[in-house]
This record gives sequence, structure tokens and C-alpha cells, in this order.
Amino acid sequence: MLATTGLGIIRGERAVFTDIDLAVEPGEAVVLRGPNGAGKSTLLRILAGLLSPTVGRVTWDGAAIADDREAHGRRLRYAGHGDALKLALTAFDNLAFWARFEGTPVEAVDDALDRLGLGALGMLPAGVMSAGQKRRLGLARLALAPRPLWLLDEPTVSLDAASVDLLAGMIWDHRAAGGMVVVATHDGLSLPNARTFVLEKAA
Ligand SMILES: Nc1ncnc2c1ncn2[C@@H]1O[C@H](COP(=O)(O)OP(=O)(O)OP(=O)(O)O)[C@@H](O)[C@H]1O
Repeated sequence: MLATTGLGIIRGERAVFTDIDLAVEPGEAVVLRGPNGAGKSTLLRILAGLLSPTVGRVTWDGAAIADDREAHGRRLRYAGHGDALKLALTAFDNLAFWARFEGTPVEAVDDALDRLGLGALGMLPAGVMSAGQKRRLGLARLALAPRPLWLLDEPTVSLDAASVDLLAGMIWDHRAAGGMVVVATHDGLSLPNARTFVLEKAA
């Protein structure tokens, strides 16, 4: 289980948020909502271990993630605002890079591309893909191999309605297999039985 206790962070001499207590259990989805600047991306980066809170702590099964950030990194997938693509490489080679990097067999790449509806575009350089196709390619990393925790920051930006449904289906399957997801979104990504966690804009 992922949990935060008394989490707070100061950025630019301003408290972005304070006292965040959040627990996520296997199979659960938490949707982060709140106005621009409320701290949704900041919270996701803290949950990923990419940013340290000013106060409070994040634990996984009771152990502080700060004690072993690499182990924490291996149990999660983080999809931020950027698509993390090399534009000169084909869609296939972009995913193959990540597969090799994380020790997943490259054979998983074709399935991951298919899962995001990109099976026919594998040989296309990422640089010529449309914004929505690039976004789907970035999200295809979710399908490379299972990881218990998905942290998704505005994953539906640039996606058409069919692709949003595709992503919702992937999240459903991930949860059905015991996975957890924390997702920041401003739009209508509809996740059944999801819990909403609202971040208020600090004064
Ligand atoms: N390096 C930094 N230095 C100072 N302030 C920062 C820094 N990084 C982020 N902030 C501030 O932290 C606050 C929270 O930013 P964050 O990106 O987490 O918000 P958000 O809720 O994800 O917003 P949005 O809905 O626009 O994506 C913002 O006011 C931002 O200006």
C-alpha cells in the first residue's frame, strides 16, 4: 500500500500544500483534482520519489520510499506532461529503448503498441506522429510490463474520445489485477469507483 502522512512542500518560499494524508490500496484509483497551481503535479512527483517533501513522508507497505528510491522506481510507472520520446527514433525503437532499459523482453513492444492502437505505426519516426499519437506512444510504456503503481499526470491531453476510452480500459485492467493508480486530470476521464482527492489552491 502507498501512503502519505502529513505531507507538505514549500516551493519558491510558498507552501504549495500542507498536511496531505492519502492512502492508496491495491485495485484503487485516486483522481487528483484542483485548480492550476494547486500542486497535483508536485504531489505526483513526490509520490514517484522524484521530489522530496518539505515535511511528512511517503511509505510503501510501511517503509519510507526515501530509504530506497531505486526500489520505489521499479514498482511504479510515472507518465508526466512530456511524452519522453526520442523524435528521431521510430515508435518501435522508442519503446524498445525503454524495454531494454528496464529489462523487459523487447518482444513485449509489439503488444504494447497494439494495446494503444499503434500497431500499424511502429516503423514511423516519433517526430512525424500527431500529438495524440505521440501521447499514446508515451502511454504505451504502461503496457510494457506490469508495475503495481501508475502515476499519471494529465494523461488524456491530446487524446481523442476513443483513445480516452482505451486508456480507461487499460486502467481498469490494471486495477483488476491489483494495480493502483493516482491520476491528475481536469477532464472527463471516467474511472469507475475512483476516489476523488481535491487539492485546494493555497492562499
Ligand atoms: N521549482 C519551483 N519553484 C517555485 N515554485 C514552483 C516550482 N515548481 C512548482 N512551483 C509552484 O508550485 C505550484 C504547484 O505546481 P503544480 O505544477 O504542482 O500544479 P498543478 O496543480 O499540477 O497545476 P496544473 O493544473 O496547472 O497542471 C505552482 O504554484 C507552481 O508555480
